[in-house]
Amino acid sequence: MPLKKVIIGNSKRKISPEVETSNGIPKRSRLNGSSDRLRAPHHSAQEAEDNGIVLRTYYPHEMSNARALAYNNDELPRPIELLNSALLETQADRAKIAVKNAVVHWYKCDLRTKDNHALHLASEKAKSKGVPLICMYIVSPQDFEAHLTAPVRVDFILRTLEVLKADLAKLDIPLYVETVEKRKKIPQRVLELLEEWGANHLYTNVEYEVDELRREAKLVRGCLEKGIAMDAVADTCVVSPGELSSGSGKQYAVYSPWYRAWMAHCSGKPSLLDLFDAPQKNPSNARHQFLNLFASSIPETPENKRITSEEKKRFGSMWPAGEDAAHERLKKFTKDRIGGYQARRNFPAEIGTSSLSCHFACGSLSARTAVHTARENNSTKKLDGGDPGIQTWISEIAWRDFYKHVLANWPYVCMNKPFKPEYTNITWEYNQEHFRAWCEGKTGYPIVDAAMRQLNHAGWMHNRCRMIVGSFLAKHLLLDWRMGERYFMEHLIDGDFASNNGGWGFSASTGVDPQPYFRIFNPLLQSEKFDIDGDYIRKWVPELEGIKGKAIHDPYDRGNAKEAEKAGYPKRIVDHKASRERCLTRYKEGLGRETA
Ligand SMILES: Cc1cc2nc3c(=O)[nH]c(=O)nc-3n(C[C@H](O)[C@H](O)[C@H](O)COP(=O)(O)OP(=O)(O)OC[C@H]3O[C@@H](n4cnc5c(N)ncnc54)[C@H](O)[C@@H]3O)c2cc1C
Repeated sequence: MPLKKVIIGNSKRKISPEVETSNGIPKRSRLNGSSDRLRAPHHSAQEAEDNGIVLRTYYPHEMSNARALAYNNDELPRPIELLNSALLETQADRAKIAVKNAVVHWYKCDLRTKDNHALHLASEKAKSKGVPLICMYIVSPQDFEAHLTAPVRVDFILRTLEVLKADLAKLDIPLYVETVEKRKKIPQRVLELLEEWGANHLYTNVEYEVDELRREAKLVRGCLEKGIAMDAVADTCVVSPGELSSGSGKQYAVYSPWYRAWMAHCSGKPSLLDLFDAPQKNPSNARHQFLNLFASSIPETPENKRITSEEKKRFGSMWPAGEDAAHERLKKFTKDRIGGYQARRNFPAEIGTSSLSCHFACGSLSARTAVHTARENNSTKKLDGGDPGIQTWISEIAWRDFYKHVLANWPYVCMNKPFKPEYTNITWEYNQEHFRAWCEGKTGYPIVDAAMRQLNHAGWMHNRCRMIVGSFLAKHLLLDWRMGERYFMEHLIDGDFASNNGGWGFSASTGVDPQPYFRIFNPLLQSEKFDIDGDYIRKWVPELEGIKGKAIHDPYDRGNAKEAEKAGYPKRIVDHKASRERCLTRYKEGLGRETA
């Protein structure tokens, strides 16, 4: 498929960041007057900007190391703490508010009816007073832009909403979907809608990105001023951020001890895997009372996220949307493939993984349901022990929880800052030709190219390949890893800030679970090990279809140069050995610099 124009930045699209100063969020003394917008002392982000590259639209500027460290030292309130305080301080007053004409559930990344915490609470509340439950979803084109949501993901969300609307209608529950252009207008519009519907109870599930936490913290208080009780509850993780801490009371920065704690926590509290019932049917007058909401339709794809009709058809058949489709896929995976997961999950030519990530990302399947189902399929009926495939799959879903814990505890990862602030000191490259070759799958490294072409065609890439292309971008090409992070978000159907940021941090060694910086993936060895017969490469790089045997991994150096050249396959854009040396030197230099 021809690659769409590669957008690596468009300064016209910059959206002013919401920073702590503009939110009136209390600051602690040492940092009074500073803001998240402070430039990093080193030049990477500045150089990117000078080259017209916007690393992230929402936080185009990199935060200073000092400010990032202030979060680490508990000198700044984390956004999750702001929300928790807002909920705690308003709890008693919210409890006094009586139910009026309806109760509202605000959908975000939880587009399902089953096992949805906030939806369940909203339904119970509505039922207890015999009033209807109304569901709503706000489409914000500016939000999609700010979050770099891929068009394929927007399409998937809108298709999921269509299915959800029909599912809810069977329960006489309306799903009202409205487009609000400007993201800052969303809270005001939510309040207006509640007033219009005569509802003074609002339920929603917590999202852990910085802006959403700050917005909800303000909205909980804003609602109360208008006599509305808003509740934001934990739902997206099996074990929610804040529930685990190390012996010293801090958040774990390394996965393995965190996972042991996660497992012990789940085992000690089996109710964590109890599933929430789907909402009950609305009272019979709901359809009459809210006729216009039932009649409303799902908006068209916003202009900034349109896809072609050919893409729409392709993505529609590759990625069926909705809760039932998710459950169907989960059922098939747990029946046929989960047993072989541990052995097969690293081979991209095989269908060895669940391909459920798009459902987790938009919430048409909950992580809790997935882990619950896997446990029920285990011979031990436990999370650990028993089938190795099941255990490994559960541990992968736990990675998803882990990165959300990281995001909640180190919010600066959301603000253009590496998890390890000292990695800011590395001098990155901004070679646009190299970046374009990487994006288009034309680097001359067949495994890298196959993977990038899979992403561009399917909106999804196998995990092993995500690691290979991530390492290649940040180590071989020495490109600023945030360019890759951004490209992934703009093209993945499962784009999820926490998992993507975590994966990129890992690939570039800037993330949690420190990987020694001298461990640079050798793409050739990775290719030989995980695409043994070259089937994955042949599938995605048709120029190399005719190359036989092991030469597929490296056609120019293994006697097939003429064939590769004739078929138009590019030569390597960088030499492995030389790039490796350059990377080691550059990382050493950068990390040797004093962190300002
Ligand atoms: C550079 C990079 C970027 C990534 N970006 C994303 C992203 O934007 N969204 C996303 O969901 N995953 C991301 N991942 C993680 C992983 O690649 C995908 O979750 C996985 O490939 C999805 O395929 P699957 O559903 O078949 O996974 P399975 O192997 O079946 O795993 C089941 C589920 O576990 C979770 N999971 C598995 N591996 C990971 C992991 N390493 N980190 C976090 N969660 C994991 C996912 O929710 C996944 O759907 C990224 C990984 C890397 C290295």
